[in-house]
Amino acid sequence: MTWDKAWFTNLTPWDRGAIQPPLRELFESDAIKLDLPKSGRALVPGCGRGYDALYLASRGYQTLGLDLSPKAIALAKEHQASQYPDSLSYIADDFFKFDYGSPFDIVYDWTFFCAFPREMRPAWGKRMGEIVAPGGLLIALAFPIDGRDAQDGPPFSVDVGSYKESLGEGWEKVLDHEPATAAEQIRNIQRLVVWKRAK
Ligand SMILES: C[S@@+](CC[C@H](N)C(=O)[O-])C[C@H]1O[C@@H](n2cnc3c(N)ncnc32)[C@H](O)[C@@H]1O
Repeated sequence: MTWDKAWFTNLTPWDRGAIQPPLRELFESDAIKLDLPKSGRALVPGCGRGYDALYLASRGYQTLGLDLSPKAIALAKEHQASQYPDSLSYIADDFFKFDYGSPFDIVYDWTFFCAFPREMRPAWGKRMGEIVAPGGLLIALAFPIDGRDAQDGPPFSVDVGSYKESLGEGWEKVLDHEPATAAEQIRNIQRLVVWKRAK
């Protein structure tokens, strides 16, 4: 099934109806000491209904939510019609091909990396290297860290190392955190990790 068809037929088990609490934890918990940019450009690739994009826009980032599925983007716009801030925009396009114009200070990956089979991971890493600004952050809520067979997905099983391996050189891991706020049923299979791109 294509991604668009999944959104059309409402076969979207990953859609939890809200942002994942660990993203909020990163920005709002005093327990995490990480220097986050106060403003700038943010991207949520594979944004789905856009809960995370809306959250980042509400924190003051000029935010783009991008998804390959036109239906997902239509749902994101519809869902947020009453609270759509000027700082938020959406586009239906391909993460690997879209011309973003200028790089991002923050890119947030939740259930995007795990949507791709292993052979596509180097392309994901190369693209991140092109679109995250020097000194910018890639925030990943790594999931599902469950040790399943490599061919079994999506979601394809990940570990923190698989993100690093795909990113290659030029990134520093600045946070590797076990979220205190993760939903109970997935608490043991996710980790909040932030990489900073070298200047
Ligand atoms: C597992 S879903 C996660 C959606 C969203 N992050 C959420 O949690 O609700 C993966 C999303 O990535 C999108 N996607 C897949 N390949 C893509 C690509 N090449 N460019 C942009 N989006 C893509 C799909 O349409 C789908 O909405």
